[in-house]
Amino acid sequence: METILVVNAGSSSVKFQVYAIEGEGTLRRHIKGQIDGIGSRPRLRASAAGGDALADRAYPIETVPDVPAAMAVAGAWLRDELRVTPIAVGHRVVHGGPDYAKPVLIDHGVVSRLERFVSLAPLHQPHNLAPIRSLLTNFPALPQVACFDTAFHRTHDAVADHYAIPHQLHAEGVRRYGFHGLSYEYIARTLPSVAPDIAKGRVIVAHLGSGASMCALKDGRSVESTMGFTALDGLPMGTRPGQIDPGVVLYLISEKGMPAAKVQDFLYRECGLKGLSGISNDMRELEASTDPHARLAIDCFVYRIGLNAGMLAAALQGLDAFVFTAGIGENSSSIRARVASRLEWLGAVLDAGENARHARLISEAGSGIPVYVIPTDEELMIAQHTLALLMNGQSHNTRSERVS
Ligand SMILES: Nc1ncnc2c1ncn2[C@@H]1O[C@H](COP(=O)(O)OP(=O)(O)O)[C@@H](O)[C@H]1O
Ligand SMILES: CC(=O)OP(=O)(O)O
Ligand SMILES: [Mg+2]
Repeated sequence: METILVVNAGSSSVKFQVYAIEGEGTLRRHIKGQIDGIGSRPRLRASAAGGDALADRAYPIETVPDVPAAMAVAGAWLRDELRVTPIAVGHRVVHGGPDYAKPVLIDHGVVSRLERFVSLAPLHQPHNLAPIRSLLTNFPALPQVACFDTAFHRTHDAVADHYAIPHQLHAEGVRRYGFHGLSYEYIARTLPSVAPDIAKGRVIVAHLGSGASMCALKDGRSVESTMGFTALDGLPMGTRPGQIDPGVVLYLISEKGMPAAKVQDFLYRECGLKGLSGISNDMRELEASTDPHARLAIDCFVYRIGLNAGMLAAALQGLDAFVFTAGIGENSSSIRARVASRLEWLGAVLDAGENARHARLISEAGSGIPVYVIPTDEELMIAQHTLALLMNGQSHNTRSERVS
């Protein structure tokens, strides 16, 4: 059986899937797994295509302290226990910069170009590139494909892409890229079957995971995102502050004497839910806590999602539907209920029962706009792009894929 391995290193998780390539270039999911809870309670879970569990192992935080350690555990499990020997590997690469508007076959030149963006995505890019480099060295003939979080947002108008700074910096690449694009691409491709009447309309998608952002979709294309030049902007996240007055950064430098590396570490690793709560970056732990700081962290998260929904509704000049996705958006009915109550002015009214059972459509029949929960599948997008590049030397998705 010929397979494609897909690797998706996020800020609190390493997700992977193995797809069998069937006749006429269709894909069938073979294995799906992840190590999540990195930084809190690391746990490897994986299942076979039919849903049978293949692994469920908890690790002490000292054994899997970070993303590279999780990557090593997942790699060893796939290689040594499952004997996975793919004919190609597709990778999520968070930052594609100004040059990459679509997935690309990887060679040494591509890797060097992507290394320039390590400082713009320090929680992700090094961990996205490390396995690519290692495979290039050890298996130089193995095709590898890089799929970018930034690519889906390249349809933004110039006004959405520009910061109000001198043009030279924009020309150099200082732009509002937006991230989580593979997730939004999956939602955009799924909407026509889930909700054909609104798929061409104005939709806000809230990707609420360890990293969190929101995207304004119009006719299935990204027109605006809450993230920008880096994945620091927008919503508060597990360990990132989201939107922050640049004056705070200047204060850290001039008044607290922080060198650039310390500021970077602070903004990427010490803020967000973790900084606000002083307890954890993991929403599950905050929801289980009675500490007032945990409550404040959740309050700020919900409040900012509401504010950003207003901004994106303005970008879209109205709203036809709202979609929740990613770890928190798919699993926390209480966060969804609290966010939805901040969207009432936009017409959203949840059905409490449907929300509690994580239904696909969670709004009431009489709601002014439908509200959906759509589990994302960044790995499927990566597998499709990888297969398309393998077969045609270019990435497109007109082929009908069958995925179980
Ligand atoms: N049942 C749940 N209830 C609340 N939050 C959850 C639940 N399951 C997962 N999460 C949260 O989802 C987040 C991780 O989401 P995920 O999309 O996997 O992140 P990433 O890909 O950025 O690592 C964590 O904050 C985790 O606590
Ligand atoms: C870009 C980003 O924040 O990704 P993740 O949510 O997977 O950490
Ligand atoms: Mg993620």
